[in-house]
Amino acid sequence: MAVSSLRLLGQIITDSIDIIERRMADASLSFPSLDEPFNSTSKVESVLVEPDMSKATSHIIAAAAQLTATVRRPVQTIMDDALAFHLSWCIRAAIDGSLVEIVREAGPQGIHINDIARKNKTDPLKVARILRLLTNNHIFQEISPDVFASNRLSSVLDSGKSSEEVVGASIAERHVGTSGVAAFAAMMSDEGMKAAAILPEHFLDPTLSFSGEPDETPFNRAFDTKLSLFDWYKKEKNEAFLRRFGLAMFGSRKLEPADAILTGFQWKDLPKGSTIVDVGGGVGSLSLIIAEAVPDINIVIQDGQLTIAHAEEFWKANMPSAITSGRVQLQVHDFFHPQPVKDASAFLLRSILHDWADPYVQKILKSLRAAATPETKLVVVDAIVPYSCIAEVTSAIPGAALEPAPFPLLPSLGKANGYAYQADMTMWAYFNGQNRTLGHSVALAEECGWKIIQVHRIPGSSFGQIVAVPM
Ligand SMILES: C[S@@+](CC[C@H](N)C(=O)[O-])C[C@H]1O[C@@H](n2cnc3c(N)ncnc32)[C@H](O)[C@@H]1O
Repeated sequence: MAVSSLRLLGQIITDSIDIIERRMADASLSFPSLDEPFNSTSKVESVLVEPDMSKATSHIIAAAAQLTATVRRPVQTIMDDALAFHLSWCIRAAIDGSLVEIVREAGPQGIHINDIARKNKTDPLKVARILRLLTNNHIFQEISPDVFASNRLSSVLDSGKSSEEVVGASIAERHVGTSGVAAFAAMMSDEGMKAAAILPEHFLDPTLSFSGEPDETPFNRAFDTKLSLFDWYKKEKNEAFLRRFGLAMFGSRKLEPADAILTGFQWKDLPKGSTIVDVGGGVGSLSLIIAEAVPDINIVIQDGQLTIAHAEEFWKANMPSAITSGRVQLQVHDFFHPQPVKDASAFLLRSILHDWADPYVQKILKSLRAAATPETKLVVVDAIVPYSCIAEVTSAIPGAALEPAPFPLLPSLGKANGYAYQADMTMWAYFNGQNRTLGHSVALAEECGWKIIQVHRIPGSSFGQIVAVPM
């Protein structure tokens, strides 16, 4: 008798748990409990992003989700998914309402909803409803009726500040000096969720459906503005949103291991004294990692005027010597204009191309190609959208092929790679941009004179690195 898919999926889970438990035993470690706060610097967290551990956890995530989709009554699954937006806004309510900090301060014995509500001046019954929905999704725990405590998932949203400091703080100020994860989550469930709510109308509109313009997006409709998201951010009244966006980009680094940018493309192999240009580098949070790890290269961080002003603060706080020595330069530059740096060893584009539709990406890539030397490398860091079927279109490129997923998992590994698809939709809602499949990126790069020569898939990361050279 054929083995049922339920049993095959269950077997994938138990086999993966065996792999994890063996590694934990070898390292004399215990798997982190969901009840304990997340500690990004603990040994066990670094073990969990080792390639074999990443693979095992991805298989568990993919198999558990597929098992759930298989066993659950379909109407219940569909309605649960259709109502998933409540999880999104409850996460933002927990952040902006300082529930995360108030609950953490109470310690493992937890805190009653009346005491929470007294501190943030909200309705205790609504506090309970928000926390209970989150708890039901493993974010926070309900210790006894109406008494809540932190856990592993709620702790990643924690600013680490006192509740007095964050209650009533602005949507940006509360995140200053934090990991930025909460800023990233709040932005997604604020601008992101509001814009995404309009996606179906945008998709079905006979004109807008074909638009790649950054000012004809679901965001424009949701926020009743003719400005593109970045131009909207530049308005004085939206400064807190822009500031939160910068902090969110810093937080997006947590979607990958801290040194992910160093584990794919080898910046240290560039000739000494080389210049890297971080195009649309934001405040330069990624460049900071490279600057710290590779002391003998120079970095030019380019972005819009306001962001570069924020970048000056960021570098003053994190590595002032890099600015005073001139090793790191902050440069106001519009990447749709000709690239001023003509001798770059590498152009880095992280989370840039996904902001734009193909005609705009072509402008960016062609301008970089015009400024490239024959040795210049183009390093694109973005989520690579896996095909949901087996694809051989890009198999000749080193690193491109995905490791085959065990049957009956989706070749894309389903929920384990959920971020690539969700971020893709967010890019559409914000900018008419998109995350791309590798086949799409290869075609686009070639139209602009770049040949993709290597793909780095970073274990434990939601992003891939695509390396290209001038054709
Ligand atoms: C998604 S963020 C990525 C920031 C950074 N690369 C990172 O990964 O943290 C996109 C960046 O592109 C910048 N940007 C948008 N339009 C630009 C333009 N025309 N020229 C230069 N930078 C631009 C934005 O200000 C923003 O900092």
